[in-house]
Amino acid sequence: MSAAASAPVLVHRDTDELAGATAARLVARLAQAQSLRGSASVVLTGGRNGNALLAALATAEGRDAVDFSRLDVWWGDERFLPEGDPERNVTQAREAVLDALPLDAARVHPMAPSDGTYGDDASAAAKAYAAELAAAGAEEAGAEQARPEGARAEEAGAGAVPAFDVLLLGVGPDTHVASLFPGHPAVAETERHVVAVHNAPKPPPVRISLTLPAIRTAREVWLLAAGEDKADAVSRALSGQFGPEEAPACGAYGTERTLWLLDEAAAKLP
Ligand SMILES: O=C1O[C@H](COP(=O)(O)O)[C@@H](O)[C@H](O)[C@H]1O
Repeated sequence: MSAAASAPVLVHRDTDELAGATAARLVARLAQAQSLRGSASVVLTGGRNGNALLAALATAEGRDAVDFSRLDVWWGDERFLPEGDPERNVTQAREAVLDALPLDAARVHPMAPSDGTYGDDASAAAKAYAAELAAAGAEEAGAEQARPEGARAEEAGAGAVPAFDVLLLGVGPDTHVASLFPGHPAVAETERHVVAVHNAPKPPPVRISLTLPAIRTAREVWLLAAGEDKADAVSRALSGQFGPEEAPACGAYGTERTLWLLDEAAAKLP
């Protein structure tokens, strides 16, 4: 059975309770990470459950326990659309809560839009995000200081993804996570940390996504699903009968902890 399929499952009464409890859990986890390491990092997900969680974070009790100026914010995937498009995950996250938080803008790392520096070249945008992650990973590992002058980052062992404290993933009705869809080449990627996704079955067709190897560098991976339309996906992913290529959620797990956070409707199938 995969690590994701054998992870603890916490069931909340409904979507609101799931969002509220997860926001409180996130605050506690990030505050703890900051007390241990000085800063914290979170990888956001788009979709209904991710946005409900962010909206709940706006009013979460104890929210001020987190020093938001020492929080790195990354995204697990993005819909490759123009800047400010209402369907972009970053636009929705900003509206839900980010614009109201005292974040350090330099620590907020959205994926590029389709009308930005890389134009409509989603592969170039994915590479750029991988490079941004690699730079942060190198900094975290202290590799930047150790690197001999003139040496390329990769030669100094840099290039790793940072060890995110919490990586959030909304689980789609087809078991997709981030923009890794069942049967798509991106879900089988073993080398790259970020890829362009073309012909996605859910609109928009072009997306950018972290890959499973990048997701698995996170200390904690939290899989979120609420609503009846997610029950089948949850049941498939937790059955232990499918691999990540058929049920991508099965391939998502953290180095320290993996949690399934559900509501009763999503948890209802055996
Ligand atoms: O398109 C996306 O969908 C998934 C799942 O969203 P949901 O609305 O079914 O909960 C989400 O995790 C992903 O970030 C997003 O781009």
